[in-house]
Amino acid sequence: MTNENFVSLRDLTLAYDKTVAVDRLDLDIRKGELIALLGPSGCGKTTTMRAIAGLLTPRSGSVHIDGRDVTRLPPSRREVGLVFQSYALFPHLSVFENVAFGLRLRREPDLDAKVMAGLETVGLTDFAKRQPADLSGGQQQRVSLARSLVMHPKVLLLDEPLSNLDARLRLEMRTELQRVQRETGITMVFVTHDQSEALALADRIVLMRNGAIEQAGTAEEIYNAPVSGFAADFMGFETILPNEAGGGLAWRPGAVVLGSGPHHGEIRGASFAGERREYVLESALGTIKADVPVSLPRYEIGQTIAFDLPRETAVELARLD
Ligand SMILES: Nc1ncnc2c1ncn2[C@@H]1O[C@H](COP(=O)(O)OP(=O)(O)OP(=O)(O)O)[C@@H](O)[C@H]1O
Repeated sequence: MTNENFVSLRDLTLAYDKTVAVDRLDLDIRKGELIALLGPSGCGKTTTMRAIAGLLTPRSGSVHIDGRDVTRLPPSRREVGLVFQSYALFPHLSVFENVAFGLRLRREPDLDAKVMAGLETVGLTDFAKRQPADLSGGQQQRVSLARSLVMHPKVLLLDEPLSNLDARLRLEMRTELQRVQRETGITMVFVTHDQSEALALADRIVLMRNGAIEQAGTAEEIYNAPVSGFAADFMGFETILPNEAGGGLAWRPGAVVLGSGPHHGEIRGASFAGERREYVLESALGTIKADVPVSLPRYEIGQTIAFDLPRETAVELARLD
């Protein structure tokens, strides 16, 4: 084991009865890395995470954590922490007691100091005596994070940890998670179906599709150079067309030129989005989505206009599908 494969999934096949949810997956996670498992509903993100946690025994393949084969070990012996979207706090226990719970079971010394250090990491020292019901969703999520962190897990697994929070809190918790990760240096794997969340948070994104890895790379790599139509679509390229080489070309809405060019399309949708106006066009090439600065001339629904899909603003895709 090196720091490069602190967590190592090898040839992992995970199934529920007859449904193969994850098919021969290989993934190495570095020590201290923040990884996002990203993908549409049903692609196998949660299943992969459950296998790391030990909540699901693989049909074949192995899971190693910190050099140890944990494939057959129960969750309690893997030294992993879990944070779910439902905070799963004990409602009748104070914040302090919720965080202390696992430490008490382990009969750890210096309980008070450890719990308070955990609460300090998530900025909740003043809330130790409160009941979970008297906290906001974001604060409850922090308690849940502190409860896991005080156990010093080797890996912290987070399943859609921000999806129950409103938009403002979600942004706040993103920053919070990044800070905690930087300060503690803990290896984190979080599951999300939200590409903007993955882009904002993760050191590396693992984009999954139908139980396999479609593409893995840094946010910039996947955002700027998706390998397939699927990856491009997930990263916000709205117009994807075949190229001559059997692959594809993809344009973001802002890369489409409206008002001039060799193609024509009818405006079917127009909406104001602050700095930009978004249009949907029907054309011989298919549906085109474009957005342009509001300072440019405005088009009306039903109008037919010229447009261009410049080759130089397109991203080349190795595969169209
Ligand atoms: N308990 C289960 N029993 C049977 N099939 C399941 C079970 N849990 C998941 N599956 C199936 O396994 C596949 C992967 O599911 P998984 O929950 O890992 O996807 P996901 O990417 O996490 O999706 P979501 O974002 O909706 O949670 C899906 O086809 C799903 O229907």
